[in-house]
Amino acid sequence: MDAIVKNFPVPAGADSRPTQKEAEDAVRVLLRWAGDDPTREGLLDTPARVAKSYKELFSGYDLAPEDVLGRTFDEVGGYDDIVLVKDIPFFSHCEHHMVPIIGKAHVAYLPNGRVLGLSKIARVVEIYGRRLQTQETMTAQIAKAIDETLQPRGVAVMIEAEHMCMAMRGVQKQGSTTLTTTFTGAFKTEPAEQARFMTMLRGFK
Ligand SMILES: Nc1nc2c(ncn2[C@@H]2O[C@H](COP(=O)(O)OP(=O)(O)OP(=O)(O)O)[C@@H](O)[C@H]2O)c(=O)[nH]1
Ligand SMILES: [Zn+2]
Repeated sequence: MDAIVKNFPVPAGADSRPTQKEAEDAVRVLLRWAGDDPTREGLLDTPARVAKSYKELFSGYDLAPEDVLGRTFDEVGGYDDIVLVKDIPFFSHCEHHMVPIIGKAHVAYLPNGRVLGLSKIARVVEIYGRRLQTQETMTAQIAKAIDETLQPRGVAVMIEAEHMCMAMRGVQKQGSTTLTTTFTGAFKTEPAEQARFMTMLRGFK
């Protein structure tokens, strides 16, 4: 609950999580809305499964990036060049339609004496991915979390993703990719650093 309050200063919501029973009732309503019969045998356990699945798909609301990024290492032999973790796969859900966003995140930073455990970068992507999102917000949030906790010389985040709300419904364009970037510090102020990030990203496929 602390993590929810810290990241989402929205009192209505944080304090008013429905009960499991309320969540299951809501799924039954949506099943009827879709045109099916929640009392038929095949759907009897579905509300409980959906509630359980939501716990997993939206587990990012219960986690705080600061907790994950707290552990850093400073014995790196003077290494101060780009650290890039690319092709971090993620699934998120768009906040407009609650259908999947499927993509990859590429995250780089320029250390300032301290480095992060590499897995922690992927964990931050997970935390923000497992919330309702827009791609722009998620990109900015990952960059901000690393920038504020690690205070590196710069952070670069690129996300490439396909939005199922554009593929399965609505405009129905399958296979289009949306790219978003956020740069901080030297990646923002020095075009050469930004260019190096792009080269590392695209150069070794
Ligand atoms: N900027 C941005 N837009 C998104 C993202 N995910 C979904 N969208 C868009 O959110 C918009 C919502 O538009 P609305 O007109 O309010 O909703 P809609 O009638 O369902 O729109 P259509 O998808 O065009 O049918 C759509 O254009 C989606 O493509 C995202 O991550 N970032
Ligand atoms: Zn959408």
